[in-house]
Amino acid sequence: MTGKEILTLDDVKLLVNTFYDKIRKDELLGPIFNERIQDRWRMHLDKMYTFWQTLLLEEHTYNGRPFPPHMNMPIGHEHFNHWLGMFTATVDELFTGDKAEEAKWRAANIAKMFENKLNYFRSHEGLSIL
Ligand code: HEM
Repeated sequence: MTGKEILTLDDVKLLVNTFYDKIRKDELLGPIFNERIQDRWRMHLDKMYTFWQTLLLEEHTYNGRPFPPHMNMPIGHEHFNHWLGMFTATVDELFTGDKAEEAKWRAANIAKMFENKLNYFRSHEGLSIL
């Protein structure tokens, strides 16, 4: 499908909303997200707009720490692969161009880094991430 470029905050919101709509209904990842987020989806989506706005539009609205909340989740290679497959498919379904490519590239790198960090901390029990 021929999409448009990711240029504005509204584009970022469309990407994030479409992705998490799918995530919430996904058999593998839906229960993990819903269990953790419960009734805080509005807050999560608002935070994810700022995360991707900061990465893709260079408008620095996110100043959190992305990794720590993932520390104690029951996730591994299969989950990250699936997350990335869904993210990539959502970008391709809606967008084209440089920022769309960058979004997929950054997502893949961060997913890999999260997975590596989780593996590291799991094999070095007792280490603090702080
Ligand atoms: C299987 C993979 C993943 C799962 C199950 C997952 C799940 C979650 C959940 C449930 C939260 C909300 C935590 C809370 O508010 O208590 C969260 C936060 C977040 N996730 Fe993920 N995530 C995954 C992968 C990723 C990846 C690959 C990225 C980046 C590309 C990412 C970026 C973030 C960010 C930025 C936050 C907000 C952190 C903050 O509080 O500042 N996640 N994730």
